[in-house]
Amino acid sequence: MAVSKEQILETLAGVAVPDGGDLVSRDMIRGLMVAADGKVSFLIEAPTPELAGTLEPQRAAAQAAVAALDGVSHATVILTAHNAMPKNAPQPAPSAGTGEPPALKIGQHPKPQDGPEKIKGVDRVIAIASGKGGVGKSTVASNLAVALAKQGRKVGLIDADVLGPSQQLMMGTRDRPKSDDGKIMDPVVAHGVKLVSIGLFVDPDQAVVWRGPLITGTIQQFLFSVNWGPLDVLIIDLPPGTGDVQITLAQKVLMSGALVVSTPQDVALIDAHKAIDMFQKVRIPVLGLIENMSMYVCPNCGHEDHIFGEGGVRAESERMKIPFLGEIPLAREVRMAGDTGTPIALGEGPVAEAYQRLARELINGGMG
Ligand SMILES: Nc1ncnc2c1ncn2[C@@H]1O[C@H](COP(=O)(O)OP(=O)(O)OP(=O)(O)O)[C@@H](O)[C@H]1O
Repeated sequence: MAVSKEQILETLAGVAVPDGGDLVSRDMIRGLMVAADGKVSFLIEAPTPELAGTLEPQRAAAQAAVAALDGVSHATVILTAHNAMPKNAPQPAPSAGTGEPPALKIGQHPKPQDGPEKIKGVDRVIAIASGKGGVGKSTVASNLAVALAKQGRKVGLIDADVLGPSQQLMMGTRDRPKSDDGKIMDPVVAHGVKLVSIGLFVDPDQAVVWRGPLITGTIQQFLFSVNWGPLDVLIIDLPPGTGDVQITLAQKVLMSGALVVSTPQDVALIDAHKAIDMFQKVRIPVLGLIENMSMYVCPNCGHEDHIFGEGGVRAESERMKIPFLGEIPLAREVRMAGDTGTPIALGEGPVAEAYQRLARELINGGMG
């Protein structure tokens, strides 16, 4: 018989927190999800990193207790903290540049770092960004990931759009990343790409309403508490705009650079400009601009229509002296492929070829 969320919460109410109350009375359970196959996952959100640092026994107890319930086939419990990065937290000895991963564990609170770190076993980290929402950044990220994988690269993909995850849908998987030791999780693999998204942990019908520090703590776990390696490239699908996630990345991880996606419209370009400006301020190189939804080619008569304007992104890249990496046409198949979890770049045809070209550009530029 399927287990209910109420039964799980009842069980978790039996796990006491050292400084008083229990996991439920202290309102620490987030993102509780029960899948039809009996897999259960949730986060324990401690109010402070200090408390999170002491809660590994409670996390382990919660995971064991839930796993033992009738109807539960597997339980994954992740520990995180609300105030993930306090400014005055004690700093560990710097390890940047040593090539060693930071000591960030799922089962314990990530330790604050001094500077950007390399991710163990990952050669390059590339963010896919946009200034404006809805310009197709996630679509570009998933297609570029599979196009690179098709060309023999070892590719990972992080959906860093924690408040609006879409990669689980676009990559067509509902598998849950698993962790045998409760510390490091294994990404799921979809279309030859290793993937982690919050959309694989939380109920996709429930809005994730999280405060900034919890979001940045989650991103850090996705970066440093996942068995990524060996990878040629880790692609990060950013949320739109210039917020906490972008800044966390700049501070925490050694990035090769960012690709900025824009449509040719003026409004999108103005926002793309802001995104480029932000990356320059945080010293992440902008490796190139990609124009999405460039033109519509009528499938019946072959007529090309530049619905959102023509050549805007190329002109902007020339103006800003940033490489123009290519244009992706506006095509119904792109959306349909994304909606059905089989990125268009997996197949053949003009759009798939546009993505393959983009992947080749990156590889030839030493970035893929
Ligand atoms: N080249 C394209 N042709 C047709 N539809 C596209 C194309 N690129 C993206 N889309 C569609 O546009 C919609 C928005 O795309 P997507 O979610 O990738 O944008 P985004 O910039 O990541 O959005 P968000 O701001 O929500 O993160 C999706 O329905 C997607 O399928």
